[in-house]
Amino acid sequence: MTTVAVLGADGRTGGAVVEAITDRHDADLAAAVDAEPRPDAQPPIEASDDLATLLADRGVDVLVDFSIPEAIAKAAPVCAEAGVAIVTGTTGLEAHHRATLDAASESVPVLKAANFARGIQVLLQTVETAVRGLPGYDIELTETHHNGKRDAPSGTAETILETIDSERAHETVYGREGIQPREEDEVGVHVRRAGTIRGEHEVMLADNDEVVSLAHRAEDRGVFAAGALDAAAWIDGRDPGWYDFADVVDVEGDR
Ligand SMILES: NC(=O)C1=CN([C@@H]2O[C@H](COP(=O)(O)OP(=O)(O)OC[C@H]3O[C@@H](n4cnc5c(N)ncnc54)[C@H](OP(=O)(O)O)[C@@H]3O)[C@@H](O)[C@H]2O)C=CC1
Ligand SMILES: O=C(O)C1=N[C@H](C(=O)O)C[C@H](O)C1
Repeated sequence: MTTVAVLGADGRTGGAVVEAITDRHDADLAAAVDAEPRPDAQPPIEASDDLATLLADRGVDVLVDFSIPEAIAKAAPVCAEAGVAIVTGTTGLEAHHRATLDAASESVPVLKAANFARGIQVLLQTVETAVRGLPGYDIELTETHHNGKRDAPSGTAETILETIDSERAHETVYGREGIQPREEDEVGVHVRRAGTIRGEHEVMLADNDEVVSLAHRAEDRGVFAAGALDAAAWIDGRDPGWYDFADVVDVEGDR
């Protein structure tokens, strides 16, 4: 049994993790932590200002984080000191935020993923195959999220761009405006924010009078919660270092 603390527990995704833990046989909730806890929250949510004490007192094995970059950057050294593994889904990190996770990974296992939906692992693999198999096809990437999302483009879009880059060097162009004809080596990135959409990503490859469209749509935040808790159970007891959600999900179907 993996003992989990959730950072950002009063948020959209952290809340889904707290909800999902109840049904798990491999994880239990030691602490639900957020910046400004609501007094009436059930289960109770505790303030994140003394995370060190919470982690130590509750015997936490893994911190599962869906908060903001500043919060996980602050929590990372606390986890390292306490010997608590980190599973983080927070996106929009800048280099100085990542550096704190890098430092923590010297002492504890750290798993960071921009998207804990299992289907995204298959999408990434499929995109890699498509870009390799269709040289010269124009590539455009569109992501759509709810109107409360802070960062753009999404972390998943950035991961998809890295996957494209591994097969084909390109120039990323964020939206287009005015007279801006498409260059041959461009990948266009388009961001939409509306309503309550959980998360959609589409990669389009077009040339040769044909269009290939590869898409993923999350329909419920439960998919992110389930993936993050799978990662928490998987990382518990591992050696210090960096891990990826691809290490947890076997897209070849061996599990
Ligand atoms: N990897 C994945 O699969 C997924 C990643 N995400 C990412 O997770 C992050 C959170 O998204 P979402 O749930 O929509 O965002 P929300 O804004 O709904 O939740 C974030 C929560 O973190 C809280 N928070 C802010 N500062 C701190 C702090 N110092 N300590 C503890 N908690 C804090 C916020 O509190 P307050 O509101 O009071 O500021 C809020 O409750 C984003 O970066 C998003 O991109 C989201 C879904 C899936
Ligand atoms: O903020 C969200 O909601 C999501 N964020 C992640 C991202 O930035 O890619 C993953 C998912 O799409 C939902």
